[in-house]
Amino acid sequence: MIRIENLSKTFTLHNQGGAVIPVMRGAELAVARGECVALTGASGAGKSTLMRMIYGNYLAASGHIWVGETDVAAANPREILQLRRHMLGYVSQFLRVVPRVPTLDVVAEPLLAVGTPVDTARARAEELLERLNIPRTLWDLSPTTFSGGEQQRVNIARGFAHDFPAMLLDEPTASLDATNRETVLGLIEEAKARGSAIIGIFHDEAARDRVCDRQIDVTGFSPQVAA
Ligand SMILES: Nc1ncnc2c1ncn2[C@@H]1O[C@H](COP(=O)(O)OP(=O)(O)OP(=O)(O)O)[C@@H](O)[C@H]1O
Repeated sequence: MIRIENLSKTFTLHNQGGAVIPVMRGAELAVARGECVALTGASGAGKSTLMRMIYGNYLAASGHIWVGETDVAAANPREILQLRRHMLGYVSQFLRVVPRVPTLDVVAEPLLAVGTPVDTARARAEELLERLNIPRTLWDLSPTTFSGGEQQRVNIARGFAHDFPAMLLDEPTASLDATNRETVLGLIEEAKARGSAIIGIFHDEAARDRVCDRQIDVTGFSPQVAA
């Protein structure tokens, strides 16, 4: 479902005399349906950079990033938006709050965007908010004023609302209490069982060992190692 072929990345530092920094060379990775792969490697090894490239936030210098039938490395912005709507989910640690939109609508929105009937979308959003212990009294309020932990859980609910065939998870269990962490691990296992191909960054080793089938150390993709 996700296939990375001979992928390279350089950063050009325009504010530092146009210095060109190679950060990745010849990266190869394949993730099948129903499989979860953890990206590992020391801080600065390139885990976040690789995730941002797969999501289409960072341009590749060369190579291919196949998500289903789309090569993200060659896709235009419209194709990337389509891919994000239907195929590729991303759960970051932080909610980008849309002002004045009630929590229930924030969570239901990815389902409405793919044409799910309103009642079905709202029912799924309610189920997720309940499982993630967001009190019912908050559902009609915008999450703007929620605590950090509440916002993180709303973000997770939104990220798991639609059954994406491929998902990127950036520290999905970071700073959650034991009960909510357990719920999130359950959501990841359910997504795998539905056939989602998942790539994640997990500093929580126990969580990584439980839900991931393999680990890939991105240090192996650094230009020094690949050269
Ligand atoms: N926008 C950018 N411009 C220039 N260099 C960048 C940029 N983003 C990342 N880098 C560099 O790319 C390398 C990889 O960074 P990245 O954030 O991907 O590492 P990481 O493995 O995710 O680290 P951490 O575990 O600390 O989050 C680092 O040397 C970093 O300085």
